[in-house]
Amino acid sequence: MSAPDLRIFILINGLMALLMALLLFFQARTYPRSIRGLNHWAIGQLLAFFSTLLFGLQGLVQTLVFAGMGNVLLVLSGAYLLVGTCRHMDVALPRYFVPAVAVYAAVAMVWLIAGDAPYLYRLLFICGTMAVLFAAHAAVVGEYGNASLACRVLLTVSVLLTIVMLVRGVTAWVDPPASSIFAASTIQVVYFASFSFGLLLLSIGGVLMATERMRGELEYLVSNDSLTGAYTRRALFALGENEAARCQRLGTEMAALMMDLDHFKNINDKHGHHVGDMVISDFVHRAQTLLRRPAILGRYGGEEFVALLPDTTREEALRVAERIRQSVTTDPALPVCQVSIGVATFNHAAPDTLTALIDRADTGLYRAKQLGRNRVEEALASPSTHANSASTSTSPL
Ligand SMILES: Nc1nc2c(ncn2[C@@H]2O[C@H](COP(=O)(O)OP(=O)(O)OP(=O)(O)O)[C@@H](O)[C@H]2O)c(=O)[nH]1
Repeated sequence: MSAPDLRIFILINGLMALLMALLLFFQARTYPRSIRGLNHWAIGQLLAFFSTLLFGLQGLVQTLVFAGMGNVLLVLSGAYLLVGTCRHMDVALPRYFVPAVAVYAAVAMVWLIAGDAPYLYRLLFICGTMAVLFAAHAAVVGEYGNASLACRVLLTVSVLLTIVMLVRGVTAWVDPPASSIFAASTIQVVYFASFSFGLLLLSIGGVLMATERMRGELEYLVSNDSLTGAYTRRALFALGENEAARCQRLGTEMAALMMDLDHFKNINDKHGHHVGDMVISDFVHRAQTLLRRPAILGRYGGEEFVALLPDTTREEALRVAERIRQSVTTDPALPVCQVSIGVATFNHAAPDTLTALIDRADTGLYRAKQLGRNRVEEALASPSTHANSASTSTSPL
């Protein structure tokens, strides 16, 4: 069987790198700016493509051009892929990282080629340098990545590429290769195949990671209120139904707090809508810090919020509500805004629904407003009207 033509093989892999670069550039243009790293991954693939073009010119141009520039571009492609991953994961790299890598690779190449060093030394240089870059890549993904499929792909491929480079370096040292990168030997074919395939998989991992991040951001936008970060009404009910079913199954208690900022219209009128927005955000932030997992805080209406407290007794719920009522803003730039809270707990005596629970908390809130605001009022557990709702109240101190 004749040995495969490595020149064609390398050029085909270069074309695949070009296609990946175009895909990544396209993603970078269409995805939100918050999804970072795509441009750097694309540049990494583009540089890999140009390096294959230069390698393909062996025999047609001087060694300094095809081997020197080709290898420098290859090292830079590894550096850009690492920068892309660091940017995507918000890991800081020195600003001079890429220029430093470029200078290092260029000096090494000029030195090796001007000194007429054999191909073995260029190969050892590339294997060593790329092994370090891929190992750094694996370290970043391992340290800062999550358990998603994309991160696992990226980590596995980075580790495998590090191993490929190290193995190729060691085998080249033990059994020095012929003078040309295109002199086909089994080990050289395996090395090219795994390196090119690995580089491609790295970018696929990047694409997957960006897509996962995009999905996460969309999910957040759908389920979280943009002003406060609290759950939207839809998400509140979806999550709440699950917790309610779990509590009903286990026979544990569950409470709902319906909270409404007092005289909020006056704050808007007096200080402006922008300050009103900040007051709402500040309130949610304070409430979040007073709630413990697995509590669910959602925005029910304009300045009306619901907190669902699974596995929480009536007494605990009243205590939490009172702490929220008593907490005041720590921001001196914001006007003080008080809150009225209605509290209700699950009625285990009769089948209850989440909607019924929230309705009863609303009844408590109605009463709190009626009784002068800035207070916590509890609704009775039975399906109620405003008239029969209150059993306990906590007045302002
Ligand atoms: N700044 C700001 N204002 C909002 C937002 N959502 C609702 N509001 C305002 O909140 C105010 C609610 O007014 P009302 O329903 O009369 O209630 P209130 O003034 O708080 O009076 P009580 O609830 O009876 O104590 C309205 O003026 C809404 O425009 C928001 O996201 N930002």
